[in-house]
Amino acid sequence: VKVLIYQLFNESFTLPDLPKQNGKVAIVTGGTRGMGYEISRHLVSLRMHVVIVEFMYLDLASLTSVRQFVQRYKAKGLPLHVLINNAGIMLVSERRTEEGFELHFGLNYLGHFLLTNLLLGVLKKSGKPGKCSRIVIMSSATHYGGRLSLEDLQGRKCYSAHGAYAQSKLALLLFSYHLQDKLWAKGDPVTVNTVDPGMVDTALYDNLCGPAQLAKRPFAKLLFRTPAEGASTAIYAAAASELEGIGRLYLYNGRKTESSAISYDEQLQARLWKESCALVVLLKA
Ligand SMILES: NC(=O)c1ccc[n+]([C@@H]2O[C@H](COP(=O)([O-])OP(=O)(O)OC[C@H]3O[C@@H](n4cnc5c(N)ncnc54)[C@H](O)[C@@H]3O)[C@@H](O)[C@H]2O)c1
Repeated sequence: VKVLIYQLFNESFTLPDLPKQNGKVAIVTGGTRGMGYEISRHLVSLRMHVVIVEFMYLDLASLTSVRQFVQRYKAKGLPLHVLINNAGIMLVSERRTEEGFELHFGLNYLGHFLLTNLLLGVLKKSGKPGKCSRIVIMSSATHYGGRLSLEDLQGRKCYSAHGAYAQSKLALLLFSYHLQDKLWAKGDPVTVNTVDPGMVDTALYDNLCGPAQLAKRPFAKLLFRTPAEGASTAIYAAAASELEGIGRLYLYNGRKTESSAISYDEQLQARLWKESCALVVLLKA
């Protein structure tokens, strides 16, 4: 709550001029509205070729759809220089993905976990030292309140929509740190950074209950960021020259920030990775 209140009264980051990205290709999940749309628009203005999912269909709540999307993407023979894992849902009442995972965990985290792993080969091939490919992951300040319960990742014992969303955003951070360590251990030219966009007035809040929705509207108009403002740190992470070769950061307002203590727990990162591989049946990861 402290972090969210701080963010409400904190000015948003102004994007510096970024270098043109001619010849580069990006995928932005959830690129059709909200911050994903603004990220895509800006990357296109930098002359990047941007694939937004819907023009190439991807349902992150279905691991079959994730696998089909990657197959279709690979069949195009395109390189991939930037992957922005932006799509997400929040505060949804208890529901399951196609494969039966809790929806926040399955869509926000596990779908992106599989997507990223299946695209790693293309990302590695498309980068080189001094010109690394980049993975940018949208987390959130709500991760500070998140708990990761490896024994009950699917929230079967006690479901809370807030808890499920916070857990999924914490899982994304644990994943990003562990992935960067694995890539660096092999000298692969890919960086991974995670972004907190601040509080942004988008359709993400559509699942708030009726009275909270009414109370939020005027408040959000005054204090929340616009989607373009919220998108700025992710755009910066995708294209800034000063972030070349730099990874494992949690960025807020264009600057490195500390994420929660638990997100740096390497044992937990490794256990979540192993469990996630088992859940998506990714034997070679
Ligand atoms: N808005 C905020 O205050 C805020 C704060 C912190 C983090 N975030 C994060 O930023 C990201 C973008 O959210 P936003 O605020 O722009 O919300 P939004 O609701 O406008 O956008 C979410 C996007 O995700 C896509 N999506 C939803 N379900 C999908 C599925 N099954 N498969 C593929 N795509 C799917 C939607 O089509 C949409 O394009 C989310 O990950 C969110 O958790 C938002």
